Amino acid sequence: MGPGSEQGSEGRSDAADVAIRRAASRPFLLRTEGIAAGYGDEAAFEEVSLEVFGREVVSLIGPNGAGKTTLLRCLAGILPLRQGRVEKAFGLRMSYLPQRLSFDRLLPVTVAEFLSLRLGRPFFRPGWAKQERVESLEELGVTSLLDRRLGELSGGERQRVFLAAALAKRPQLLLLDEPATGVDLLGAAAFDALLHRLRDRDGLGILLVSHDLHLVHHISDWVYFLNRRILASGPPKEVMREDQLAAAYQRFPHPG
Ligand SMILES: Nc1ncnc2c1ncn2[C@@H]1O[C@H](COP(=O)(O)OP(=O)(O)OP(=O)(O)O)[C@@H](O)[C@H]1O
Repeated sequence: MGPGSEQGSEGRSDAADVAIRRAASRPFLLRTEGIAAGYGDEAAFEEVSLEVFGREVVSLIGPNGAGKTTLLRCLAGILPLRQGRVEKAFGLRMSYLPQRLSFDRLLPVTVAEFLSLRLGRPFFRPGWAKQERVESLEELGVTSLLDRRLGELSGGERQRVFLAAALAKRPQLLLLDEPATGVDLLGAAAFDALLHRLRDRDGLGILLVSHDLHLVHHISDWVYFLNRRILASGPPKEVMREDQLAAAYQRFPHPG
């Protein structure tokens, strides 16, 4: 399964044309070449080559255990690679929001203190945030939480604070792992609006891991289908045709 294979007028495939247009119209952020990683003797993924540019949402889809989270953790520098290389734009600012952040509920810090710590800056107030163009604080509903203890927040509130902290670093590339899992982060419509704003207005590149195929189809500029290897890539309308997806999920059950 892959993007269209028809030949364009100059002998190049349509898929190649699409890929060239994608690269030509956006700033380069990150590229992997044949990377592999895993745990113990097991490879979680291998031979993964992908690219992310600015001003695009790139989604990583695939069945449970396909290696999606592991891949993001490698890109975030948390897990070492076993093979291949990652090339990044010079000075790339990158933020990573994991699926679950382990966190000590007893840690006696307020949200404002937590954000200050994460930012490495002395303090954090709405006025300061505005100055720094971190409007997302308002949008994420975090402004009203600044004086609350992090440990007493609900799961959804805390995820919003973590997302605010990730955005406050003003990343050019945002790695988001299943941002809607378990908690209703913002409500689907608000989350959708946030992703659009981050991409279209702020020019971020977003690498999104999600099982929400509806969201992925609608928001993504480019999709990689991963099951230990990249099995398909292209614009969502090419990669996510229902028949192809069904076949891919069946044809490539998780080998473990
Ligand atoms: N900390 C770990 N130690 C050992 N094996 C792990 C660890 N984390 C993940 N794995 C294994 O690595 C493989 C890939 O897992 P990963 O979490 O990357 O998949 P995923 O595509 O994100 O899955 P899901 O969609 O279920 O979240 C799986 O076989 C998983 O069991």
